[in-house]
Amino acid sequence: MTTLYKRYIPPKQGVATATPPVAAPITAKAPVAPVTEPRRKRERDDDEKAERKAKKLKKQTKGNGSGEVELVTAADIVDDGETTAVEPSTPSKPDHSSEFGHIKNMKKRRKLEKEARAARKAAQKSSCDEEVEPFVREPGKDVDGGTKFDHVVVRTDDATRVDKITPSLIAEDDNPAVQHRESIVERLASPPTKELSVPAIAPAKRKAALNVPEVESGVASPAAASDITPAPEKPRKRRHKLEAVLDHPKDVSGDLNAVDDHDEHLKNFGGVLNKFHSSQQKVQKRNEEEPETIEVDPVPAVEKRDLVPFPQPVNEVMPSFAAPSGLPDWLRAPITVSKDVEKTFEALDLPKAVVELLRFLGFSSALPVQQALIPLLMPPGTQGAKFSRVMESIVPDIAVSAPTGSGKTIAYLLPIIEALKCGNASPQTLKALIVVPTRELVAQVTAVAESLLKGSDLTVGIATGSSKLGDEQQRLIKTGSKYDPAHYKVLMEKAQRRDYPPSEDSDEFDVFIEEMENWDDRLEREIQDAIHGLVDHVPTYKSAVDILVCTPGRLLEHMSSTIGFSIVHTVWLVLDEADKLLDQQYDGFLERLNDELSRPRTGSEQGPRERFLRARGAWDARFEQRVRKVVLSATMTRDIGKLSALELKRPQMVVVQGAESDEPMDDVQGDGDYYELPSTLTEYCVPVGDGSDKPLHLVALLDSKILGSRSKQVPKGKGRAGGLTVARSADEDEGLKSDSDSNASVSSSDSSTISNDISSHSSQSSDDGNEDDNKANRPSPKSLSTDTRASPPTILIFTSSTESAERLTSLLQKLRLDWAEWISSLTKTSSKASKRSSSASAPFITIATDRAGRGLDDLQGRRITHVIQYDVPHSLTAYVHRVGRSARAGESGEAWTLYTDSQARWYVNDIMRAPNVKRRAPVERVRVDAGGEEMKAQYAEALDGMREMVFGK
Ligand SMILES: Nc1ncnc2c1ncn2[C@@H]1O[C@H](COP(=O)(O)OP(=O)(O)OP(=O)(O)O)[C@@H](O)[C@H]1O
Repeated sequence: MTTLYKRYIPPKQGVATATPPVAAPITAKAPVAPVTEPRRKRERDDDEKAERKAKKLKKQTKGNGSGEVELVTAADIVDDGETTAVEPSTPSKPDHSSEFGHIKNMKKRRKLEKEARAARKAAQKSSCDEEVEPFVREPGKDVDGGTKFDHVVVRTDDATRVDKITPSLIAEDDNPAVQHRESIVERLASPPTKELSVPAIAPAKRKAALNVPEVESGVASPAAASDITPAPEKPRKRRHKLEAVLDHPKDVSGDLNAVDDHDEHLKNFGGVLNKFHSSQQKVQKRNEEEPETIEVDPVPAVEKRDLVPFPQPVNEVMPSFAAPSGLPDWLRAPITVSKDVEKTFEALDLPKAVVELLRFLGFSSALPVQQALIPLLMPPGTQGAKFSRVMESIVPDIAVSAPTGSGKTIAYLLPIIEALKCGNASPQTLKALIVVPTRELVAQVTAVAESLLKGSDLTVGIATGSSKLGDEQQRLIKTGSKYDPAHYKVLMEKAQRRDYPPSEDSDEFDVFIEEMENWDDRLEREIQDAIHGLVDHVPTYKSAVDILVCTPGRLLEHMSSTIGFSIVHTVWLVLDEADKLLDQQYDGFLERLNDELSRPRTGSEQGPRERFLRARGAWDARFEQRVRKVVLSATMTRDIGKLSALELKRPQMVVVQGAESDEPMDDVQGDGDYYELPSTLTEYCVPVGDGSDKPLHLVALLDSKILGSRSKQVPKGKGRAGGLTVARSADEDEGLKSDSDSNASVSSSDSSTISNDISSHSSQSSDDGNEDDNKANRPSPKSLSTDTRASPPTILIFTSSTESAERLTSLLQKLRLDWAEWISSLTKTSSKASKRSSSASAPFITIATDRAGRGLDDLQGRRITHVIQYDVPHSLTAYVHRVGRSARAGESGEAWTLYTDSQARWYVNDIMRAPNVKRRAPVERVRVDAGGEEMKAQYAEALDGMREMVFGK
């Protein structure tokens, strides 16, 4: 006989693979056991016999009581007739008060009692149900001719449900064998579970799908079960009698007890069976209407491939990409201009008159920055312009980075002047604004602009802090008058209220207070002009200049207090030395400027054409001439954070790269700002020990290296500053310490070299074996000296402060009386370098501060041949601009820097070997002797004299 429900029999430990899976047949009670499955009996001990007896007794008693429902007690559950795996009971004291008191094993007894209580409870619950007829159905056969189920459990407690349990569900149970008995009791006591109606799937398939090995699940396939004879000695689990009901075949015959039991079951569970049948019919009907489908994940079609190797990527050499710098395109890919390219102004296709003018000024060929910038800035559509007329509204703002002395001033002034000449900007308005950081530069740029404006009616003005504001206002603003009685009346009323304020109680007092709060210099000026003008006439104010060159501070002053000063018509804005203007010290300047340039014009600020068109509603944004910005510097920052303050539109960067360089620009390291020094510049540095004798080192340097034979004869008894010692490259030094050490030895041992003869020094330098091959090509001090001495030396000495400059001027004049007439100072307090030079051929020495560091092109019309940094610069950019006062526009120049021991490390690392500075040749270190005791005594004497000057005797 094949059972529908296979009980789980755990495999023997450690022999799972050796022992084939055995489907243990589950039989009903012994009397109705199938022939094919001989019942196995075992000897019962006394306890069990007693238990059975008690159970029977109880059953009879209960059955008689209810008459309808057979009470299933825990005793039934532990009914014998099957082999059992119950653990051996331990002897315990019998409790005769309990119905299971005869069971010695306390644990077992309590369990039985518990089960009995549960069974009793279940029986009480179902007592109201109709009489249940037991039924027996043939396992494996269709319940109602429809779906075939592996196992059917008929509940006897409520007799309303039939659960169909498939092997899969059984397989999902973690340990069915262990919990089997408890589950029976639970089912009896628990509410009906959801009815399952999943069509049976072949157990073998299911197991494969669930990947549950048969051995472990203990559920054998029907086929397997039929083949395998159960081993009689296998331990069996005790079954519930209800299971026997289900497993009992209908056609069992031959065993009278079994038949009786069968009848009894039919009698007890007939109602349940009927309900089950009706339920199955319903399910079948529903399935016929809506055939249930099991959604199975589609198995992906297997792609058949030939056994060919997978295609491999071609091993190509990838192009190398520059690391993204994070800069915008216009900064990362600027327009680069090589210094090698030479072009005349004619080649730039400039108007003939312009070329003639430039030639007249002495400029025939355009410098590289001029070649690049002039076409970009020329008015679109005009001769020599890069952009056509139709591109007028999209022409870019320009940022320029070009070395010092590369000719940037003409590069921007020339096209601006050309644009203003042919432009249609309102007359008597300020059209171009050029902002530079110092008043010296204002004067210099103005001079260049005036030279380029020759023959034009355009005018240029200046605004610096060097003159009085009122005077400047007079020069910048042209005052007129017009008949306007209404406005005249308003002005007079205001003047009257100011001079004769209304009483505090009157209504006019509030108006008066408000007026006084808004009273400013411009209104005062207007009222004064109205009072002093014709009756019923009001003053008018127009710009007296077309181009204004100014410093930022004075510009702001005019914007806030000069009546008639307006930049709303400005179409060009140039910021020369832009990086300096972006500095913190000019904080707020650019914001004010940008706000003013972009604000809409008031009615009085509009020109007649604009007013006319606006009145007719025909004014178009296209008519607005926007400001075009040009920003320039030799040390132009690439810091986009700073540059954004300029509010450039469609910006384009122009970078001039020097030629004649040993190393290409690409070799300059760093992703940040980088600078280039003029290729005609030669740099030297002079260590001055602890700096206590620095003035003497300066005198020695000037005397022996720069002035040379021009240095006058020292009066008898006066010492002369030291001489030149061995010159060698700073890069040859091992370190700063050794450098200091060597300084002393060289200075002391080299007294024989003290000489004013440059030629003897030069020969000494060239004889120096330390010069390596790499430096063979660079100009030796001799050749440079020859170049720079072709014209009288014009020397610019930088100090750190105005006091330092003044002090040094006095000291030098005292130390070298023969130089006194050559020496002047250029500081904040001295408006211009004092003229001391007696003749054009005499040397010229100017002691200045950093205010001369930017833009200064000459000293009183003389090109600067030597720059001496008496005090080291405060930054690399300051150094670049200082040394750039020399070696301009292709001329040769020298830059000397004195540094003390304490400044040596910073100077060497940040200046001399700065990775982001491109220089033609390394800085050369030159030692000068500060002089002997005699010179030092003279120095002490000069200091005493200066002390007396300051503090008195
Ligand atoms: N085309 C030219 N040919 C020869 N010399 C020129 C030419 N253009 C300008 N120069 C001269 O070059 C010198 C430097 O010019 P400029 O002052 O414009 O330099 P810069 O680039 O503004 O320098 P810096 O950055 O130091 O201000 C000036 O003396 C000027 O006269």
